[in-house]
Amino acid sequence: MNSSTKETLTFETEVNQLLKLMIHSLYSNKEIFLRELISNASDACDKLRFEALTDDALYEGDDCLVVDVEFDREAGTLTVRDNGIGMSREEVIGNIGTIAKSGTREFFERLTGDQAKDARLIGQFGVGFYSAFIVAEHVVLTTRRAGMGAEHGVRWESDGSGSYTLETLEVAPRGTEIVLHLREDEREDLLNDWRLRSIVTKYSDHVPLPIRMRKRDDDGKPGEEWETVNKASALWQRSKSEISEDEYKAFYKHVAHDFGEPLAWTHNRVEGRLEYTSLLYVPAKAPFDLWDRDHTHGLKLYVQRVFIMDDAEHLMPRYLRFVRGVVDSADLPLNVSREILQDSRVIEQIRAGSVKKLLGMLEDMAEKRPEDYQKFWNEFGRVLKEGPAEDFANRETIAGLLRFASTHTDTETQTVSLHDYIARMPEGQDKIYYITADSFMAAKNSPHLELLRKKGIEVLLMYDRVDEWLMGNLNEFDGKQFQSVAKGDLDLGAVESEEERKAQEAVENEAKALVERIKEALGDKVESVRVSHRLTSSPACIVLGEHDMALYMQQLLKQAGHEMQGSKPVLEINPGHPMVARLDTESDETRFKEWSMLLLDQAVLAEGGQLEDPAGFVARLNQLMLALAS
Ligand SMILES: Nc1ncnc2c1ncn2[C@@H]1O[C@H](COP(=O)(O)OP(=O)(O)OP(=O)(O)O)[C@@H](O)[C@H]1O
Repeated sequence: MNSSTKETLTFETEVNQLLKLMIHSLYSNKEIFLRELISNASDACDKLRFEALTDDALYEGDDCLVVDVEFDREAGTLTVRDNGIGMSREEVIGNIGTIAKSGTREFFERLTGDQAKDARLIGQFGVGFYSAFIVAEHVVLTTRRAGMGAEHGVRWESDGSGSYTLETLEVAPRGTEIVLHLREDEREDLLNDWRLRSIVTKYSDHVPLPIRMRKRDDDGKPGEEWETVNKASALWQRSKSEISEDEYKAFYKHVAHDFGEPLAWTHNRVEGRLEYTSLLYVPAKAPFDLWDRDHTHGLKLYVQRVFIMDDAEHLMPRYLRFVRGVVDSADLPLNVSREILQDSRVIEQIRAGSVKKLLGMLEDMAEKRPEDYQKFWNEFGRVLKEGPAEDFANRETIAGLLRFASTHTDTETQTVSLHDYIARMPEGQDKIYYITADSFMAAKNSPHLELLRKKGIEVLLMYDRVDEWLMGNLNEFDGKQFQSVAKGDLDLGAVESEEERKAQEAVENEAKALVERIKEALGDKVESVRVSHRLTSSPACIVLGEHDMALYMQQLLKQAGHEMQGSKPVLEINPGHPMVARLDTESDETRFKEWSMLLLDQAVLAEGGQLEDPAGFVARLNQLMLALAS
């Protein structure tokens, strides 16, 4: 190897931070470094196999892909070597000196300094290659990209503190070799044949690629021959009964690049017209990039055990983007491209089948393991709520999986299913009532709930951003229509007696003149004014049109620069409220107008809307308080 052009580069600040943290937090779990390096090596082999499908020359005559692990006690080194795709100089710089990951900033913000918590966060974030520094004081990575000449070899070296060196040199073998110079105190423990073999089988048994170590003679001296240490079979191709829970879990960690355990999985072989195997996992924790629209790392697609690609959008709809795992098809051509996948009938059917399996698994979990389902919901519920809009065919099933907060529990945790709600509906109720707001408190304390609370009618309290969108796409469930209690007429159907209706009419007739007066005073600020049916203790509230967007959402969209032309609100008044009764007796027209404005403005505020003239509101309020004080 002839070396040339050696340069020193500095790590991104984040890398430095991450390294320090990682060494500190993950030390108690240090052996995972080997799993991470083997995972990367196996991914690199997968990539080569895929690229070689269209360019056989990339194999350079050697298509037997392996990962070798060896150690040298005298030198104090441990080496992981693969003959996969390798990296060019640019790739090394791009992949190894930076954290090209979304959610990085958020990740650092969430660190707490508490070792156990941080270790979990770091695990979720994924440490990959850097985990080498948990046990090594110096790391040398030597690599050559498949298909490039030997002179394009690259060597990356670092002691993990601030900088690394990079040089171009001649490297004959294709692939990547990582030599860890272990810290003095790690050598005794890790430079041990038996110990390394047991780590490999513990974490990487299921990697579908031979992981080899040198054969040793009776004295423990390494020879020239290699032997495969792991099972090296594609786990998903084995029959379910032969796979233990631990194996499923270990495989999850490998495919999902996750330190944590999966919450649930479903493993299926489909035979018949279409032949494929799927192994789908639901993680226990949401990844950092769950909200990133471009995030990949969904399911891995294999064709007859050959890795084809990491694919997020074709095999799972976006609302199930948290699903991890493998789909292996026997019906796709090996040279399948993204373009072909886009309108492949086979993919469409696999996707439909996998979605069904997954939703079925979630239903099952909800029924048999409600505590786990609650965990799932807390992590991924907001994503699942995108479902009804995206997946028309499974709308009812998804709706059955939704969980909400409601006036039944009056707590923020979303535990109420639509089935629960319907089961509790009193006789005569034929609608599912809900309210959307921008926070749980705003929903819970909304004046729109007053009458319903009094009558003991449950209302779903929705406060996630996505809820307005969800409800725009969900009209009914189990034959029952949804109705927002803050929009349109509140129709209580048979829950209301004839007497109550009559009494309401009488109140309306009595307040006619007052309603007219207020309407006049407010002019074009409102669509109309009417007597409320839903208030018991508040003086007034705003009601939107059946199809209008909630005020807080209108506000949000306005802030984001959208032109909003929402219709004007309807002001509903409660003639039984002392303040409204007092207003009725006000003879001074100017005062009457000011009070009416106050009534409208406070109702807008209670609804999460913003006032057009906040200073005017404050001035009016102050005047009123002064008047009361004098
Ligand atoms: N043995 C290897 N051969 C080829 N490329 C590699 C190898 N090891 C790492 N890389 C490249 O470096 C990148 C970064 O690796 P790293 O392990 O830090 O993160 P990752 O594997 O992308 O994600 P994760 O954190 O989920 O493990 C990889 O995506 C890959 O492109």
